[in-house]
Amino acid sequence: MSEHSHQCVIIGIAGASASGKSLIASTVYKELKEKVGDHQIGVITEDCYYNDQSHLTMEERVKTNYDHPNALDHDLLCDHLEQLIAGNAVEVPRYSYSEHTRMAETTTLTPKKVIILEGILLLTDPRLREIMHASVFMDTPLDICLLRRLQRDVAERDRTMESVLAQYQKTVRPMFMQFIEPSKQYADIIVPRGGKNRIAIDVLKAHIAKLLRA
Ligand SMILES: Nc1ncnc2c1ncn2[C@@H]1O[C@H](COP(=O)(O)OP(=O)(O)O)[C@@H](O)[C@H]1O
Ligand SMILES: Nc1ccn([C@@H]2O[C@H](COP(=O)(O)O)[C@@H](O)[C@H]2O)c(=O)n1
Repeated sequence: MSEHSHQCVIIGIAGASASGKSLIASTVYKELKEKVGDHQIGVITEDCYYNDQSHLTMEERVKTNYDHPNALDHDLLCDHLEQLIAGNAVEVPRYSYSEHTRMAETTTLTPKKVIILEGILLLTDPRLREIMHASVFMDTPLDICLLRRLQRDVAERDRTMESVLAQYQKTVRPMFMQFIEPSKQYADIIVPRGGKNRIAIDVLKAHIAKLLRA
């Protein structure tokens, strides 16, 4: 990963769907924010950069392979990260999992000293690997990820149990094997078990706190 000094340092967290990326990112963010304030640290979710599909019918949208790199607008994500590093605010898209497309509203993100970026396919893209100062791979066993995804997607993402299981077999697991698992080699830190790994949370907090003091 690049070592050059930025106004804004990007820490990436990758791994399978439901491996605990969002949970560890939000835990580190919340615990550090209490000490340093939210002007110093922010979080970006790769999912916000799924392609806009507002021109497609719902029938067409459900056919998209959301676990393939082509489903994501990494050009826009890279552009936004470069803007933040250059000291400019960006309009982060908002994404609707139930509509399978971007919402009309965006979220303004001002430059921070540290941005935690989390998403399944971050480490597959050489441009993102170059932008990230350090990276983490959540190495949660796939059967645990599936159980957690099933519970989460039915409770929070407007999915049925049948649709989660069908999508898992058709795209989620095959794309993990093809793209996500091979990208683990690029991570600086491998975190087992999931988003509640207290030692991993504390290691990340200590690393980010050091960057904030620099
Ligand atoms: N170590 C853990 N123990 C129990 N539940 C967990 C753990 N890590 C994550 N979860 C839960 O699993 C689900 C998926 O985690 P999430 O952080 O959303 O995954 P991701 O962002 O990688 O898709 C969430 O409901 C989260 O609260
Ligand atoms: N319209 C969409 C968009 C994405 N997904 C699934 O989300 C997963 C990535 O998000 P995580 O928070 O779970 O990392 C990915 O595996 C996609 O299958 C979706 O189902 N529908």
